[in-house]
Amino acid sequence: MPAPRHQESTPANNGLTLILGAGAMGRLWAASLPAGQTRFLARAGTTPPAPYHYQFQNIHGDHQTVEVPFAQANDLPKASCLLVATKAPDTLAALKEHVSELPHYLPILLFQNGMGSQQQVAAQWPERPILAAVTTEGANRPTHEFTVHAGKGQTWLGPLTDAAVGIESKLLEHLSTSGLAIASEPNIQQRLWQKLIINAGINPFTAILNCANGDILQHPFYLDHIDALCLELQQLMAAEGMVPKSSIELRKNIEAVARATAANTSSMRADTLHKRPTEIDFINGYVTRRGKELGLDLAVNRMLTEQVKILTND
Ligand SMILES: NC(=O)C1=CN([C@@H]2O[C@H](COP(=O)(O)OP(=O)(O)OC[C@H]3O[C@@H](n4cnc5c(N)ncnc54)[C@H](OP(=O)(O)O)[C@@H]3O)[C@@H](O)[C@H]2O)C=CC1
Ligand SMILES: CC(C)(CO)C(=O)C(=O)O
Repeated sequence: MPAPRHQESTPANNGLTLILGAGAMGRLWAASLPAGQTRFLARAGTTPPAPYHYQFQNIHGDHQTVEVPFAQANDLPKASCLLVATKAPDTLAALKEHVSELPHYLPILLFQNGMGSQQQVAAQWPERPILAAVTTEGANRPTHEFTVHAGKGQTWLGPLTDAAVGIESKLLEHLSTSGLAIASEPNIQQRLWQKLIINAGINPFTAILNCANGDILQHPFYLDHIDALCLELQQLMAAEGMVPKSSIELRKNIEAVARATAANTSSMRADTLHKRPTEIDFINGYVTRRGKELGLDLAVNRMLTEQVKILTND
């Protein structure tokens, strides 16, 4: 039974959008929402500098300079929502730095890939309206000050906590002012799983083989392991109580995305090339951990997790 919501728990459509994580995804949203209506949350303990400027290339190739102020204390009551666009391993800690300052009714929308970070956040603040987003938008930052909207996609959002049930339409109305395609997804867990499977089947192979998404498809290392990997994903879904697709179907889905994004550098390959921490613990690492909790030894997922960690000395 959803928890009762207070009157003020409905986000205003014309309020500010707060963004935690001023990386590629955070900057895409900041550049897309109406000018002057977004604020970045500065890292705790840092003095917010003057409004942040960066170059943004939209999906048509046009360039613009985007100016986003850092949120001040008096901005917080005027906020309609908080978009969380940190990487999965940073998300819980980043939110802990800010949550006590945020109105209790403020919708918090999580953009992380993979699985596990969303559950950590929802378990930490079950009384708050927390939602997950799954997005196929593509954004990257070739240099620190330059963000590119590289692929037009679709974003789905759905509630993770009871307090978020029923607020989706107001939030959608607000975020639709960005012009980005966004829709409600009542079964956001299923959507998260679908994305998890795609990421589990593409990202570690591209990182280990140091190749573009499409190039994994002919590689012996991929061909040697993909069927066993899909079988493990199918087993885990069944153990979770979901109606799993067959492992053959899972492989088809993975390969359709690898072909559709053939020239892309996956986020995990990009992270390993830059020696940044990857999201492996929330993708194949999550699958391995969850399997263990449910009595399954998911050896291919474990092996891929270990190999990716070696690449970044993690
Ligand atoms: N980019 C994309 O196309 C897509 C991304 N996603 C998901 O969205 C999430 C974000 O991805 P992306 O934008 O590419 O990642 P980035 O690494 O570009 O951005 C993450 C940002 O979070 C900031 N950050 C980390 N910790 C804190 C903190 N404590 N307080 C404030 N800011 C913090 C980082 O700061 P700093 O730069 O200082 O380290 C960085 O700017 C990931 O989970 C990704 O998988 C999903 C689909 C597509
Ligand atoms: C779908 C895919 C693999 C596209 O590159 C992705 O989500 C990622 O790189 O993390």
